[in-house]
Amino acid sequence: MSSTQTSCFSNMSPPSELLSWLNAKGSLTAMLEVKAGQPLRVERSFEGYQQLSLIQKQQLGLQGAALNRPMLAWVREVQLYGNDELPWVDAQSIFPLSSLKGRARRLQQLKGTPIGYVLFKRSRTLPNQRFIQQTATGWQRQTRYDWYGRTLMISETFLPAFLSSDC
Ligand SMILES: C=C(O[C@@H]1C=C(C(=O)O)C=C[C@H]1O)C(=O)O
Repeated sequence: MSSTQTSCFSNMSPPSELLSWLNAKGSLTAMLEVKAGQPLRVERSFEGYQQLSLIQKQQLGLQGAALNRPMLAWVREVQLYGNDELPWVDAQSIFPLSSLKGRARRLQQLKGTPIGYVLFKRSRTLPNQRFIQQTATGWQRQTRYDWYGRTLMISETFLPAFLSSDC
């Protein structure tokens, strides 16, 4: 599967040490585990159904009348820990219900398993569109993935502990 990726930035530039992380094509989980030298620890702060906001629907690529219709999705919010007592990444994943068919249903039963283990199991990269911006808690990448025809949106914010980790 050829991987196409487009990245665009807000009007600031990220620190150079973050660029390769913000632009990484493959699994962030895999990269974080190499950096940590151990499996990633995933702490869930929320997991369940949510009505999407207009902005979330736009981020998923919806247009026209679809933007005015209510849309329910499965949302997962986690903190990712490398080898620190503080989390390295805050992540939110949005799965429209239409994307949770077939083998994608397992994305609702992950518990502490990183999504990356499932998402990148069969291919090292996935077609995606990415937007990078600075937020109050850190530099964030928002990636809309095409996972075998299913659309899902994953936002990852790199927290201060990630930048200060020396490994
Ligand atoms: C999407 C990936 O999975 C990572 C794991 C996540 C989770 O378990 O909720 C969320 C975001 C990612 O940083 C990845 O490895 O690229």
